[in-house]
Amino acid sequence: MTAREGALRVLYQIDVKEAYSNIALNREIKENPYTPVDRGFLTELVYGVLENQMKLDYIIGQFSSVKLKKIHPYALILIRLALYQLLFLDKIPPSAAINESVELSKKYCKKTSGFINGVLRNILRKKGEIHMPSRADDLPLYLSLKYSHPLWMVNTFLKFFDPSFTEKILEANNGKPELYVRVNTLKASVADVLKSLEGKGFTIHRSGYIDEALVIKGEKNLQQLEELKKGHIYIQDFASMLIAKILDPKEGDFVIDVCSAPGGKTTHIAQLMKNQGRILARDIHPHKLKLVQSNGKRLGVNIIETQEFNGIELDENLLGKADGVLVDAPCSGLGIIRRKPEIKYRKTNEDIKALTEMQAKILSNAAKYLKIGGTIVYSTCTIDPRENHKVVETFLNHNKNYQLIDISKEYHSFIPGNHQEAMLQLYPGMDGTDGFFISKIIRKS
Ligand SMILES: C[S@@+](CC[C@H](N)C(=O)[O-])C[C@H]1O[C@@H](n2cnc3c(N)ncnc32)[C@H](O)[C@@H]1O
Repeated sequence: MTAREGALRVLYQIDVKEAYSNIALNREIKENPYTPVDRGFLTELVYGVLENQMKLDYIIGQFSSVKLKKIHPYALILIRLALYQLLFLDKIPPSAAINESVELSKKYCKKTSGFINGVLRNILRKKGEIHMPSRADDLPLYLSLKYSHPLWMVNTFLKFFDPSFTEKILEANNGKPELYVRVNTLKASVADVLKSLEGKGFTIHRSGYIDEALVIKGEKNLQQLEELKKGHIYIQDFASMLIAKILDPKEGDFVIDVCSAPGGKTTHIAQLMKNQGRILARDIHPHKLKLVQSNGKRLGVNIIETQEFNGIELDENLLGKADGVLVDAPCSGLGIIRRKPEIKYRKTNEDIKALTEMQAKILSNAAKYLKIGGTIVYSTCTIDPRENHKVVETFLNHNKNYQLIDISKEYHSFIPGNHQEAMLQLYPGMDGTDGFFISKIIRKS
């Protein structure tokens, strides 16, 4: 299997079967014996095409006699793959990029070889005639095609942020995310994990903000690592680690995590509680709760009880019972596009409107589970203020017995960057983290 064929198969899974990019790519790499070089090239091709898909399609549309929607799905992906190499990868000879797409078409979409060859050679010949919209004529369309984000998303960002910040976000969304792991201090010390990973040739730094957060430099596949299998580490972005730190649970607490799967934050909460107390980890999807259980087991946590429960329903049995509650709400994911570029092409503005209603309901129910003096964290991995500040502000306006805690003041020692607001909004790539929103509220009476 060549890297290009692997990329074709992964992109097909994402495009046609709606697979998640990280899962489809990991599966392809696990099931086929790629060399490290091929693995790197395969990853580059998959993410390169996904990140630039709208731009690639816009150009293909200018040179194809067939409408994009009518092109065989494999053929369209093969054209995108070759075009990405022609436009973005200097070191690849155009003939190699085109020839391998044509060759692969003979296996995956037989009758399209001539068409693929024709479109690609046409683009190669007339590269100078490619037309893109100008910034001055139409800023949203220019940004949308330059950074391959749907127009509605660019317009949403432009509504909330100024053009230069919007462009920074769009650019960051097509950038490479940092690779963080959390050391599971229930099973291993940070020093030991550092030593054993360095011994295996990894370049690792401490985050400088959170003891258990390590950042791994360079392209690395961690899936087969002993440290991961034994539960000494959990792959988790730094911003995601901030959530349990800000919830700040204590040993012996009763904590409810209402949207817990796959359990990254639940198991971090358990770690901070030193595996003492009780965590009720809920989710609407039973199959995902199995991941919470298996992650808990791997990490040596035994204080988590999982339970299928829809957060938009109120559980009368839990009213006033919890010391801490986490609502890591289902959201549009606009803060983690660098990790899952397919989010750009799947989410719609209507999705966001529906999500905000659900988020508000889940938060309002979950807050009722708090004891007086207990605290709740509401977090998301989006940068859309409608899903974030707006949800929390609306809640506070309707519930005067709850009060916002100023995160920037209380937890400044482990928040990178310069943040002044009570509710913390991190943007992708800006402070070396994903785009997360974190707010914390205390029940006063
Ligand atoms: C952002 S993810 C949670 C990630 C998790 N906290 C972690 O750190 O691993 C949101 C979760 O909410 C779940 N979910 C979606 N709708 C829900 C609902 N109505 N009630 C409870 N959980 C829901 C999803 O299945 C998903 O697992």
